[in-house]
Amino acid sequence: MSKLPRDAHPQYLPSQVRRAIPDVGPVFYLDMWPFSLPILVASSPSACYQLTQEHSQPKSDGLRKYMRPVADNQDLVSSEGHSWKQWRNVFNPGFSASHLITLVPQIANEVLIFCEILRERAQAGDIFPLEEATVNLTIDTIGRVALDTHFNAQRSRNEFVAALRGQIRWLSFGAEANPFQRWNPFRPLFHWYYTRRMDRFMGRELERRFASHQEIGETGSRSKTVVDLALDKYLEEQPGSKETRSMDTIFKKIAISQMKVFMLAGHDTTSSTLCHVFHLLSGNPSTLQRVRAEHDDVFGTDFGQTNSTIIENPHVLNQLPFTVAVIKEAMRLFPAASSTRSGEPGFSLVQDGRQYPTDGCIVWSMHQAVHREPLYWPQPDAFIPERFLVGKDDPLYPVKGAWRAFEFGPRNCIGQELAMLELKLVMVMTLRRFDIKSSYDEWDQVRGKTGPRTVGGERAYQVLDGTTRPADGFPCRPGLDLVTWTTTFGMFPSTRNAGNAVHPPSPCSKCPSNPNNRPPPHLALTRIMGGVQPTQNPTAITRERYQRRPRARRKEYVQEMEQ
Ligand code: HEM
Repeated sequence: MSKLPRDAHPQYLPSQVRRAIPDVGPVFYLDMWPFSLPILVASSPSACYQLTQEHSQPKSDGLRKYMRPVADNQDLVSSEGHSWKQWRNVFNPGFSASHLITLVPQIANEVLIFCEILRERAQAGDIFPLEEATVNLTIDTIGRVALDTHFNAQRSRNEFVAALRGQIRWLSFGAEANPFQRWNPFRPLFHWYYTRRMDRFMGRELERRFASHQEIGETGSRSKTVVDLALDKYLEEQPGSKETRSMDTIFKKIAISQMKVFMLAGHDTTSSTLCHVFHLLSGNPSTLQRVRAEHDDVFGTDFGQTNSTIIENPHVLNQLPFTVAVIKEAMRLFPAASSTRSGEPGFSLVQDGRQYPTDGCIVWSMHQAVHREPLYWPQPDAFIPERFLVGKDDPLYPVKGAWRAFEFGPRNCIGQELAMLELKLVMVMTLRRFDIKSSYDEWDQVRGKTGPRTVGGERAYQVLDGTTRPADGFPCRPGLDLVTWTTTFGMFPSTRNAGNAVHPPSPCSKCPSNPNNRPPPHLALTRIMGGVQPTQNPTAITRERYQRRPRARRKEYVQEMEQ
């Protein structure tokens, strides 16, 4: 670990060991005394299968301890046995693909706000950690889908979101090396405070939703959220409770716990995956071009129409095999979560005929290590989305069970359909409009950073903060979107002829003054006009006039001229 950056996620430890000592094989023990119990690392599909599917072992004590302050282990992530089964059953319908597709318009609205923010950032021209914006987007999306609550985290400060962030900062697996961090006496106080704030907010929202749930029941007029479906299912199982006029207290208490945990488990996993998708596409222009071509094929080249096409027919999002392959490959290289389970007497993992007793161990289904294991993945560190599209005879064809980003078995991720839907939506609505440039080099020059900066040559390595996050929040520079170019530089936003056009490379030798490697306007225009250069509109905003303005006044100038 001393060879890695100080903030590198502990999940890199097993894969570092595996690479440094290949003979150790894909299943091995790590003695972590005095920081934690011994860990038995499972990094083969078969060992992970035994642990999570054949015998789904209980979640580890460390995880339960970590989650306890949030919901007293009454949540889906850390509860066990009958209670877990009952509530998973109640919440499953709300997360089904067939239900989520009905909520696409609500999610698309949140993504539109995200696009606005990208546009503003692009206009300001500065480098910024994209993760700030993606985390807020995922929080707003979960709020909409789960409860029809508009947190508006993307644009303003929200009481619940602030408390959630505070809570996450104080969570601990109890394995920290620093004793003050490990046994910080103030921790319980902060947990009590943040939990109270979150519970109060959620309680109010649930009451509001309950009132509107009854209205929907009577009129059938509005689309249902995850909580509405959960309440339906719960009431179905409670004899005589259909006519109830007030919220069932057991349901309310458990629903508050689940809501908090959906937020916790769903926001930074999806958000960091999104950042890694942008990062990988930024470094692989030909793949980016292929994704854009797929989007052009499915949605047409007039990307002003994309949103309405999706809202009219959300099922069109199921016609994006290459986009899905890109997401899966990003999740293979940067898995946002993994699974830690408890060992027990009499339960051993078997690998290559050898028994590995689990009693007294944390047993770790270690996605990062399985996903980068050369035994199962040719060129394990390369970004090759095509792996997920080739036929069985191709050497790139994935080994069964080697891709397990959402885990398999009964404790697999309940939010996987939501995460995939949101990731596809964001890609479709942003990739053709923005050139998002991964800007780590520039960031490091400005900020300076001592010690190792990469893991296996990868600068966007994952750090531990909540779950996993891209290093430094993924600093990037979004290039101005093409529609803004046209308004800003007096070109006409007709995309009808754009069929044969290609995306502009940047930087461009024709625009030496082009700031920040934005797509040069003449090439952006070529794409928009399909190669036909329009005559410059004499009354329009020109590039010269725009650039003569001080940076801080440019946006204002464009707005003024547009009016
Ligand atoms: C890219 C995004 C996501 C990834 C990679 C991911 C990954 C995972 C993994 C690996 C697990 C198994 C954890 C374990 O065994 O301890 C899990 C469980 C879970 N996830 Fe996700 N997740 C994502 C998004 C979401 C979202 C959007 C939600 C909800 C809104 C969510 C809610 C949950 C819950 C509640 C569980 C526990 C399920 C159970 O044990 O029954 N996740 N996730």
